[in-house]
Amino acid sequence: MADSPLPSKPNSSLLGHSVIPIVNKLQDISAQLGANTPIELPQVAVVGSQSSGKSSVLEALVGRDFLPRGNDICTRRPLMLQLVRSEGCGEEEFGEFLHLPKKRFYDFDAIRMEIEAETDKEAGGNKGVSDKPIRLKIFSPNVLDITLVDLPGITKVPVCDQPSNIEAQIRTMITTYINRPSCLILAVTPANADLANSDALQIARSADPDGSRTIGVITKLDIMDRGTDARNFLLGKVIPLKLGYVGVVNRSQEDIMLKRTIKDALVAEEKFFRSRPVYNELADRCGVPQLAKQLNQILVKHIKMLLPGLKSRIHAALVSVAKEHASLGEITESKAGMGVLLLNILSDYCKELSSMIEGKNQEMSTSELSGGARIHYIFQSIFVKTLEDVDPFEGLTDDEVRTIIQNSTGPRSAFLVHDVPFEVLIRRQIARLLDPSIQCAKFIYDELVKMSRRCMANELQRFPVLRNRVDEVIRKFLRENLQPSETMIRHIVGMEMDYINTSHPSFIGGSKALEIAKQEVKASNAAAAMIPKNKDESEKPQPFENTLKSRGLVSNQVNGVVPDQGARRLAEEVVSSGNKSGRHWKFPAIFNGSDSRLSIKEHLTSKLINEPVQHVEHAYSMIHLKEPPSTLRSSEIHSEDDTVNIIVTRLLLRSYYDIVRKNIEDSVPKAIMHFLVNHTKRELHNVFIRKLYRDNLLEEMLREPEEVSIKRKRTSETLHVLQQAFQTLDELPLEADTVERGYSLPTDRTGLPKSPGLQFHL
Ligand SMILES: Nc1nc2c(ncn2[C@@H]2O[C@H](COP(=O)(O)OP(=O)(O)OP(=O)(O)O)[C@@H](O)[C@H]2O)c(=O)[nH]1
Repeated sequence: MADSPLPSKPNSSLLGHSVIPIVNKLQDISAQLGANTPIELPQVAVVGSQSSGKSSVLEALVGRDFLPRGNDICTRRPLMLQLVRSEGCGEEEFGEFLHLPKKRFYDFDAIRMEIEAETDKEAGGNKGVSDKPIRLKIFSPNVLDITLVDLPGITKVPVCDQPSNIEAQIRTMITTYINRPSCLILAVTPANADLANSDALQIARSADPDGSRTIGVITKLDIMDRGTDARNFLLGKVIPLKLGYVGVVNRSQEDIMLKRTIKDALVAEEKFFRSRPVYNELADRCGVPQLAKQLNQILVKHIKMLLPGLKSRIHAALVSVAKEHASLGEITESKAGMGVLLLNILSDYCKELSSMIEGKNQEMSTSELSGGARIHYIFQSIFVKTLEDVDPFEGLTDDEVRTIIQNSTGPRSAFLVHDVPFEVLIRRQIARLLDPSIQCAKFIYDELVKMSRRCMANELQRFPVLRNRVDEVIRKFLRENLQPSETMIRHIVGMEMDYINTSHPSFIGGSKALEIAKQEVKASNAAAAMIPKNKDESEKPQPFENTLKSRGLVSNQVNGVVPDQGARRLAEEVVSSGNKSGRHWKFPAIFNGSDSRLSIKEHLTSKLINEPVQHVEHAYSMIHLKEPPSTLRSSEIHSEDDTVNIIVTRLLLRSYYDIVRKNIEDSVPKAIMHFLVNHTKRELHNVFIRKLYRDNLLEEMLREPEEVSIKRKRTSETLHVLQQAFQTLDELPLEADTVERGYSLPTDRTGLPKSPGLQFHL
């Protein structure tokens, strides 16, 4: 064993003996994940300008020479140094690198050489820097458990191969460590430089503005200008820090060259403080042993503060990685295994689609409607609502109704309502219901396609070939199912058009319609008769409207029967439209004669009989009839019967249309559910098996893309590491407080550590 300067008697209740090893273990665990580790562990980062003495402080804490040191840049990669106190004073001291597992370095010069070689490997041989850390553990009975990160020193001027932005590069590297709230900052400032402008304190302050996790270390107290001292600094009077300052004296370059041991250097340091009365009262802030003690205490407190949060972060990471890992599934090599896997995937897919449709899906959205709820919305709020809002008489004028009535009566007068015009017109209106019904089926088909895509999100992602095949099969199957549902819809509408069931119990019926129509016309006639003759025609109130108001027809019964609102509205429309146009039909005409066409005939006959023949010669000339026009419109003079007929036809249409509309609103969703939705749900699994479950296709279907296997490997590693970390945290004793009990550095009457050696034990 080499020249250990720290004779020690380990004690069972060592400072930080419980928590620091746990953090060290976690550090090893998380190191396996590299830079992407979700575990942010408490650590101490050593920062300062180049050659400020950072490595010397670390070596003094370890008590061994093992770091590259010199007057130019030495630390060029972060060095994560775990000091592990080994039990028993006879224990050998050795180092272990994480990149060389199981290789023990008993020769500390070899450790230095390995650090140099590793640095050159990543950062090049010519003063370059790299942020990839080197991880080193030192096992010794003479150290306290501390984990430190030695960082490259802040430099201003690039040398050798260093890039022009070297200062920025190093500052960024330092900042990434010290910005983490879990990081304690050991800010090293040489006492022989301008303390107030210390780079270390400046950069530490930028990351820790209130100084709650920064410990100040003042090195090179031995080479300060004569007549000056660092007392005010150590007391925190210049730049206050909550965790305070410690002053140290390390070996000079000359000491190193003269191969002066650290043990000697520590003795010299102790002498130095003894010989300077100015530092006498500051025993707890002077010397490497004090630094070790304070660092350890602060670190223990810091770790205890951070551990609960760390545990819950690790737990959260564990849950999410486990979920990701599970979503990637297992790998199967055997044919039988593949077959089972494929069957499972297909049946899971079918189950998921079914539960989406039925609204039993586990991942139900709280922000929007999904799955079956969207289907219901399409049926009720789009399809049914649209049909209800549609005006069945849209585009059907009274003239058209009249024309159809006249056409259907042939050469006779239409004095009785005929059922042909009603049937012709109702068929036309029923036909209009086909398009929205077919469209409704298409909407539901689109919804099913969307749902099928959402089911793809899970395990199928692993197997692109299978995913595409599943997509193809389900789309084809849905298309196949859309067809019979469309055919059924055509049948439903066709059936409604084919047989007009005028015996339907809800149908108003001809006689009742006629009764209502006659009453309405009568009522409007009575109203028109009450209008004063001298009043200007344009100012007259609408007679039918007046009648309705005066008789309260809107809610009154007609002959003891309550006509439905639609029928009443309709009758009103027909009568008032006749009034409004003035062209079709005038109340005086109805009131003066029962049939306007008859009145004209009478008028013509009387004219022929009563008028004397004045020009006899013309009496013999040939009487010419006006040629009938190629297109004949219905007569412009309308009788009261015409009006009644129109009202009756419209009442019948409205009543029957409402029956059909309700049938369609009921049957179309049933047809879509039966032929498209439920059939897909019932048969999809069989279709999948028929189309996709083939022995010779198994391998091709279950071929994973490379990135999935890489991802599985990575998540499996992360999962393992997180599980280890979680278990490690579970080992944390409940009474972590006990770890702080009992540590005291033996001191003499002056309060300084006893010479010759430093006691790192109780
Ligand atoms: N006299 C004296 N010299 C010291 C003291 N501390 C360090 N030195 C010397 O200062 C030089 C730089 O020390 P290092 O420990 O390498 O400094 P560093 O901050 O680690 O340097 P880099 O890693 O290159 O940034 C060495 O020659 C040390 O011997 C001290 O307290 N007193």
